[in-house]
Amino acid sequence: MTDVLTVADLRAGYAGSTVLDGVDLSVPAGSFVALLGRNGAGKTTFMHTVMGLVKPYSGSVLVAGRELAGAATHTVARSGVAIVPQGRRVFAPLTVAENLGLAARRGARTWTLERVYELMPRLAERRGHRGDQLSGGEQQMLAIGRALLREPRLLLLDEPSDGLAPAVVDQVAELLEGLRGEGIAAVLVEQDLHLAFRLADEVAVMQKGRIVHRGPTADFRADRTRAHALLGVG
Ligand SMILES: Nc1ncnc2c1ncn2[C@@H]1O[C@H](COP(=O)(O)OP(=O)(O)OP(=O)(O)O)[C@@H](O)[C@H]1O
Repeated sequence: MTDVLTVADLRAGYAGSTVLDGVDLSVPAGSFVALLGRNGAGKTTFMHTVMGLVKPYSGSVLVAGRELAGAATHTVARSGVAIVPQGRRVFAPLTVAENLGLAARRGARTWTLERVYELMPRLAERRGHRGDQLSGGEQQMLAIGRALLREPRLLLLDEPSDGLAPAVVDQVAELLEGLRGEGIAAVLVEQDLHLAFRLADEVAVMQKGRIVHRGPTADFRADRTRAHALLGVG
């Protein structure tokens, strides 16, 4: 299977301080990779660097074979990468329809506004409501809908379950499972290990800006000692 994302020896940080210290990570097309690690390991920085929001010091970021390290965010987006940021970042004063309208692309083939509303009827019902009138789960759906309108082949999901009630996490999980069925790949940063294990084909663990483990989810899940050593849980 070809990789939708191949990151090699990626180094990045803030104002000269190094956060990503040589990250190697590949994501096969259509598969979900959970990126786990303790607070401050560099997971969000990794996503932001792939997306072009943080400029790398060095290293390679191939998206579907095209070198995009250091490219502008809109260039990365145009190559089929979309981020669902931590905290959702929906525009509070804008309605659901307006938030989605900002993301909609002319000539969209797969993900039209109608299709997003079909997939998430709750958003259709609430299309006239402002971002700040939505529940956490609805905001998360909106953030995912906005990303889908970019026609992604790769989603960068930064803690999609953050702050959501368990029943709502379940809805988001079902939604994401459906997207995996559509052939969309994802890097999933997630503190909720049940959710990560449910969704991910493989697990990668980041420690101090490096990937220290990579393997099938089932193996990682079965090895509690390793999970505990790497994450301090289990
Ligand atoms: N905008 C920024 N400016 C300076 N330092 C930052 C910035 N964002 C993150 N950092 C630092 O980079 C390091 C890695 O943070 P990052 O958010 O990437 O980790 P993380 O693994 O996503 O952790 P968390 O689960 O807490 O979000 C931390 O030491 C953090 O303080």
